[in-house]
Amino acid sequence: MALYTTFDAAAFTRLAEAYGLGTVREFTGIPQGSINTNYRLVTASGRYFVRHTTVRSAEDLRFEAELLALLNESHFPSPRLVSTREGAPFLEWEDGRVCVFAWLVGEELSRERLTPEHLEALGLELGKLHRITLSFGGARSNPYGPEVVSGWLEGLKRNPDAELSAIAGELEGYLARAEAARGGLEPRGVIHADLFLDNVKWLGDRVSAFFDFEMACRDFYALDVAITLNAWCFDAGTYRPELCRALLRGYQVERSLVSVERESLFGHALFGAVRYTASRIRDFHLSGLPPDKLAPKDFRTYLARARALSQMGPEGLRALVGV
Ligand SMILES: Nc1ncnc2c1ncn2[C@@H]1O[C@H](COP(=O)(O)OP(=O)(O)OP(=O)(O)O)[C@@H](O)[C@H]1O
Ligand SMILES: N[C@@H](CCO)C(=O)O
Repeated sequence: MALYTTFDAAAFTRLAEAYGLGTVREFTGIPQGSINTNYRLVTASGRYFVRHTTVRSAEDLRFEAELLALLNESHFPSPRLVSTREGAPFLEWEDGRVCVFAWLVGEELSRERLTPEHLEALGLELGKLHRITLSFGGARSNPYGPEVVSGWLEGLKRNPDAELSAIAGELEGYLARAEAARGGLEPRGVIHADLFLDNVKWLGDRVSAFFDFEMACRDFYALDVAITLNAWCFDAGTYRPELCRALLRGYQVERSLVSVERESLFGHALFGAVRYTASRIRDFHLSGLPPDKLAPKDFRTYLARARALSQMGPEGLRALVGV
């Protein structure tokens, strides 16, 4: 979540008071993340993760809070959102909106440590997420759908950096191909929409939490599978078949992909690769914040995914992942 804003002790004292967290002991900024400002907060009552947003609306935050409440009730491994003393899921605070979460235990895995067993466990939990949320009534469309991404690319094409502008043109071609290869009457529902390595905590080989549900929305289930596949199963310029297959194997224990989803997986993966190449250029490459305030994420690794997908085509991807 980065550090776009600095908050002082007086601000945290007001926050702790509004949430009934007890005396503030320490607070530390967290440079990881992209669009929010995040802090670790320790008070007399425990450890908390504090997320300050200037981007999300009250409706966005209510959707996330109601979704997390359902996941908690269903014993799905997910963060506990702390309510204010008045029972609200967020607070208007310091020129934005703040949410407080119980601090999560566990660790994030690094790419070198990933095994097929991890991917199978991850796929299983993703399938469970899609199944459990069938009973959820909240509505939120994807804030980063194809029209928005297309607008980003339009803007990037006008960037004075000739390399960025050429990449934006290349991405437009992939976006058109992706859009032609997905959609139609595919199953949709609640998706996490941002399931990266830094959004999952593990205890040993067990998933202890999916978190960062900020982008959760209603969209194609297969898009969630494809975003996860891109994030976890590509390394050093290539998709790793054993990881891809394990992810799909685990997922399909909970929910089988129907035939139209198998056909569209390529379109979703290519769309996802374009979306994250573009958002990384905007949020990281062009941000101007130093690395101690925003841990950088490389857009070129996502461009490499888009190029690899474009080369292998739909049938190549299906053969690779085994569906
Ligand atoms: N409840 C929590 N407990 C402990 N650590 C957390 C918690 N939530 C987030 N973190 C830590 O803070 C980091 C940034 O959080 P998060 O991923 O939610 O930020 P973000 O800006 O939404 O990032 P992005 O969207 O880029 O993944 C995480 O990678 C994780 O290490
Ligand atoms: N998970 C995203 C950042 C938040 O959208 C990325 O790694 O680019």
